[in-house]
Amino acid sequence: MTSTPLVADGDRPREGGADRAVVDVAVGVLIRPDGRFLVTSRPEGKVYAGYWEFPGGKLEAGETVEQALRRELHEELGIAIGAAEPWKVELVDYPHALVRLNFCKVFDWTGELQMREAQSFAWQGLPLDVGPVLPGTVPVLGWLAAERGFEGATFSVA
Ligand SMILES: Nc1nc2c([nH]c(=O)n2[C@H]2C[C@H](O)[C@@H](COP(=O)(O)OP(=O)(O)OP(=O)(O)O)O2)c(=O)[nH]1
Repeated sequence: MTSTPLVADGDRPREGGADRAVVDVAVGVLIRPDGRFLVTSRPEGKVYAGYWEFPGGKLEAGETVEQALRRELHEELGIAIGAAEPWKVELVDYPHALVRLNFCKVFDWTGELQMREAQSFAWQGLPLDVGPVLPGTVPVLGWLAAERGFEGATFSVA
């Protein structure tokens, strides 16, 4: 893709455009006891359809990140999560939106995974063996790599 994710300079207007509101997104990094983590593919009809990401979605009015994550993972995957541990926040300036990704780690959930939006899922280690990866998702792989002392490419298809 030609879009370059970047850390936006505050809420500055984009070239030729009006001010863009920041869209908050809650994203869950579900980690199993064996260390593998869950990635899902974006459903048809959404921007970046078919790209792999961590599950989550936009906050609705009045929601906290944790509330939104609990709702989204129930809606999309049919699971009930326990505590969501705030981890990293990343601002990404896409052509379609300026998004603030609020990544949380989740170690506890109940229920069997159901792909309620006909997405695909994969439990992955590093490097990923699925792709392409959403631009705003790539840094997460680097953070996981740093925590795990993993060196080398974290994915093969961007
Ligand atoms: N869920 C998720 N979204 C991500 C990741 N990385 C990344 O750049 N994004 C971006 C893509 C989208 O611009 C935005 C999430 O919006 P979305 O369209 O998936 O949210 P949603 O499920 O609430 O969508 P909708 O109901 O409006 O269709 O965040 C990621 O790892 N996970």
